[in-house]
Amino acid sequence: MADHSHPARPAVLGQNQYGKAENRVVKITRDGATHHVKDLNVSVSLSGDMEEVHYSGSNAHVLPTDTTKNTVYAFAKEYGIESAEQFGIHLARHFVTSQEPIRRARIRIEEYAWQRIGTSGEGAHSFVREGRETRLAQITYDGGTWEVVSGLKDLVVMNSTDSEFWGYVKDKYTTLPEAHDRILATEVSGRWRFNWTEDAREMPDWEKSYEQIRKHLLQAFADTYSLSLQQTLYEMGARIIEHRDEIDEVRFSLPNKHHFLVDLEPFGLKNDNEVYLAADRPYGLIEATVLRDGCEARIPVDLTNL
Ligand SMILES: O=c1[nH]c(=O)c2[nH]c(=O)[nH]c2[nH]1
Repeated sequence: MADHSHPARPAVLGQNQYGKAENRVVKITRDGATHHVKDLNVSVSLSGDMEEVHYSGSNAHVLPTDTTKNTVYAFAKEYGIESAEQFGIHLARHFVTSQEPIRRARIRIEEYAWQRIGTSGEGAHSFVREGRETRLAQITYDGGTWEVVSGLKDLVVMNSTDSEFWGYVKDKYTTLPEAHDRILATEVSGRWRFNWTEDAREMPDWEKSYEQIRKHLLQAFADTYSLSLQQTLYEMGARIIEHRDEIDEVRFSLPNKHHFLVDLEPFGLKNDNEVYLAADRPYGLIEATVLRDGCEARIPVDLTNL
């Protein structure tokens, strides 16, 4: 038994807990061409017989927080993620029953919901994150001409396949492995400029235009077999220019929300493109303007200035 006596000091350890917070785990379940996604943010917090590590630094009762992180990813593979609750129960039971000093486990889970883009068949691996994006509009008038730039931000989308990245330049600092089947995810920030400039001309139907542009950019994201996020960006812009006569210019700022395959080999598990670590930073940032041929670029390069 551990020695629970505390040192002869007037300071006694009170409530304490520890663990790994915010383990971002994405589990793809492949049902033929139809993929299912579970996207969780899992925080593990353990408590129990932890006096010694605080009083003397003895780690004899400490299951490393790093191990708790690995357990989250390994369990995603071994047991799958049926529901956040079921996954949390598995984890909590595991920590409390497998480690004698751990008396209590608190697993907090946030789940991000994904909705399919399109229906079955086409779009069976393309998703938009639930929770509506923020719609944006900027109107400028100098007494003569109008400039209307609309857009959106915080529209999170993901393709769980049909994305590759290879054939890029390699120098002595390049370590990125070529990817032939990766997750492509981004949080779309986009602006589009209307060519309506005068009161004399019929105004676009602003509501319909927004819904249609949103639809086209999502559809282009879903339909593009992507060799780079740059290519996907161009396809999204081109599709808007081709389908919406009222728009002359589109600019996108697309963070590449990297998903790294987790190495499960140390646990004797094979990761068959199923379990990913969703990294938040750093992220690639891909930005470009797509113009109607012959038109001039007017949307600022830095979208935070709009
Ligand atoms: O779609 C991508 N474009 C890049 O330019 C890039 N660079 C990188 O490291 N990964 C990716 N992915």
